[in-house]
Amino acid sequence: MLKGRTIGFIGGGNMAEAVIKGLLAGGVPAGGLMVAEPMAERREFLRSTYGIGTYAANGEVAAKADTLIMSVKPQVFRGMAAELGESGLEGKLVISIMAGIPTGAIEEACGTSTRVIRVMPNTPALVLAGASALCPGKNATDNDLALAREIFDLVGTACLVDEKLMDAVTGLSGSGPAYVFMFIEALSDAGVKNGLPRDVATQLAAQTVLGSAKLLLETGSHAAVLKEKVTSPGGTTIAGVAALERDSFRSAVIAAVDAATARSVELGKK
Ligand SMILES: NC(=O)C1=CN([C@@H]2O[C@H](COP(=O)(O)OP(=O)(O)OC[C@H]3O[C@@H](n4cnc5c(N)ncnc54)[C@H](O)[C@@H]3O)[C@@H](O)[C@H]2O)C=CC1
Ligand SMILES: O=C(O)[C@@H]1CCC=N1
Repeated sequence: MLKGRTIGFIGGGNMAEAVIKGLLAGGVPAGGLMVAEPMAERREFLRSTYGIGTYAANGEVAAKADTLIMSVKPQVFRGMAAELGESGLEGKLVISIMAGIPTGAIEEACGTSTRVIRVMPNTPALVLAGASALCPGKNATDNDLALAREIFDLVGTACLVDEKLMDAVTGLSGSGPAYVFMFIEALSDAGVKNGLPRDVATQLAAQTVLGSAKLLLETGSHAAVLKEKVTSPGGTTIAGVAALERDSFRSAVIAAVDAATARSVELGKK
């Protein structure tokens, strides 16, 4: 499905880079990828690091690519689309990774017949371990959806959800890496507080998160069952678990996802 396609990114920031790196690692030729990015230094970095075509003008990429990945901030999208104009986007498949912006708003900005797929990936795509969810706009075909799935499966795993759930996906897995990094940082700090060298503490913390996630995904067990297996009666773990409960750990995580989900809804309204 990806063979022979030209994929153009509008906006060459962190998330675009993650997807580009994943696509190249997945065997997509550099000649089939291009980026429009206003910052000269960033263009030079992307060109020299990944060997892809880079352009200052969005219109050049829109003209050359058959599939456009909208990877600018949601706040700049409407102005950017107005500048490109509907004629600049005619016949293109538009894949959006922008937080919050509904497919209907993208169709409105790009032309009401535009084929749109909305995706929410996350930064672990950079190491081919991303978690993405996607949904089609009203004009997207099964082929468009299959192509988008192929792209985001190459950089991790991709699942299909109803559009009404995309804000929740954004609050959970889109923003989630930040919560996990805060948790790893806190574990590492705690290790250092208790005498471990920083590098050892960070290695143990990160591998514990990675290994626990792998164990859950590979066994298909419920998190509570796996937690119970670590927790010996009268042992060390229950002392730690009780401290987390006292300080409302789970409640804090739920509040974080709620806040990020609400922010995604807000971004869609601007
Ligand atoms: N960073 C993340 O973890 C995730 C981000 N996203 C979404 O991806 C999109 C990009 O986010 P990041 O890569 O983090 O942001 P970023 O700030 O790293 O990248 C945005 C890029 O767009 C460029 N840009 C600004 N105005 C432009 C214009 N008019 N035309 C073309 N390019 C322009 C900027 O110079 C910058 O390089 C956002 O919509 C965000 O909601 C989605 C999932 C995860
Ligand atoms: O913070 C943000 O708005 C973006 C969307 C999901 C992750 N980062």
